Amino acid sequence: MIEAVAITKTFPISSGQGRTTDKTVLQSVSLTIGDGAFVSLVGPTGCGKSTFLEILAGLQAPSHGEVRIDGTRLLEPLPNTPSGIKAYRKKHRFLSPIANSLFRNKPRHDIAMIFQDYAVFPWMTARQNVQFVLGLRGVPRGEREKLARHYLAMVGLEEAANSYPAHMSGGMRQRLALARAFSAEPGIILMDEPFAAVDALTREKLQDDLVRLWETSGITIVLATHDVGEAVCLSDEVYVFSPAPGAIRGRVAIDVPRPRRHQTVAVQGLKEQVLSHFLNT
Ligand SMILES: Nc1ncnc2c1ncn2[C@@H]1O[C@H](COP(=O)(O)OP(=O)(O)OP(=O)(O)O)[C@@H](O)[C@H]1O
Repeated sequence: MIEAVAITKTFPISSGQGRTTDKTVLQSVSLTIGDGAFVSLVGPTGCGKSTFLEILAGLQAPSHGEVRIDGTRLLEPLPNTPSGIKAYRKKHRFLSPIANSLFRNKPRHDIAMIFQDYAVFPWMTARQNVQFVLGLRGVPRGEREKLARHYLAMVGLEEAANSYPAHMSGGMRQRLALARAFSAEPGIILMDEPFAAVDALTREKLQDDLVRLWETSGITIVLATHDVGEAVCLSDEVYVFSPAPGAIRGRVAIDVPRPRRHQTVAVQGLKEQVLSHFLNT
């Protein structure tokens, strides 16, 4: 289970003449996501969706609040006063909060992330990309090739196993990113606008593939998207963020059976419900 409790995030920004002020990007965001759920976060550009996903992944510390994964606290907020920093150093016995946060931010193999810009290694073939992740997972060398073939087949890339990402279409590259994420067998996959860079037809096909993979995997998925239709067609529930600083403005449960089609009356009605949270400001 993922629990985000009153997450607030501020960034220091320059206000000229060497001074900085705090910019609040997320304001007291709380939500709970059950195991195996598919949850979407929708909100206007700049409302802090990516920042929130990075905090869920433990890649950034919140300024206030905390994230718990299965009851374990992920990263505690970094202090921002000299006395707080001193106490923090003493507690963690590291040189600086930054060094400490870097140490504690080492990648968790139970959380995978997928980004809009296809986070795959360009110098490796599709098969090598998946095999690399299997290696991190500790799969013995002799089993990696067969297993890589299995994950590539799951996303329809068996024919492209020996191709490099540069020779693939955007949709194929994002399929490869999916294969990599699922091959890590994580408990949670966090997706940041994963289909924003592909055309509409490819996007619908990728959405169908993603639902199919998720239904058979039991993995929890958290998807950040601008696309309300995508959120409604894929998710069990949709959280609507306000414009910056991002706060949760509403939650819509989606109880329509899958597969869902964008044009159906039920999906249109739910899209209206999600949109009404934006408009009731
Ligand atoms: N390291 C940083 N320092 C200062 N400001 C930052 C930093 N990271 C993000 N921001 C600011 O936080 C705000 C939220 O950014 P974020 O990328 O989380 O929003 P988003 O909802 O994902 O936007 P989009 O949908 O356009 O990707 C933006 O105004 C961004 O400029």
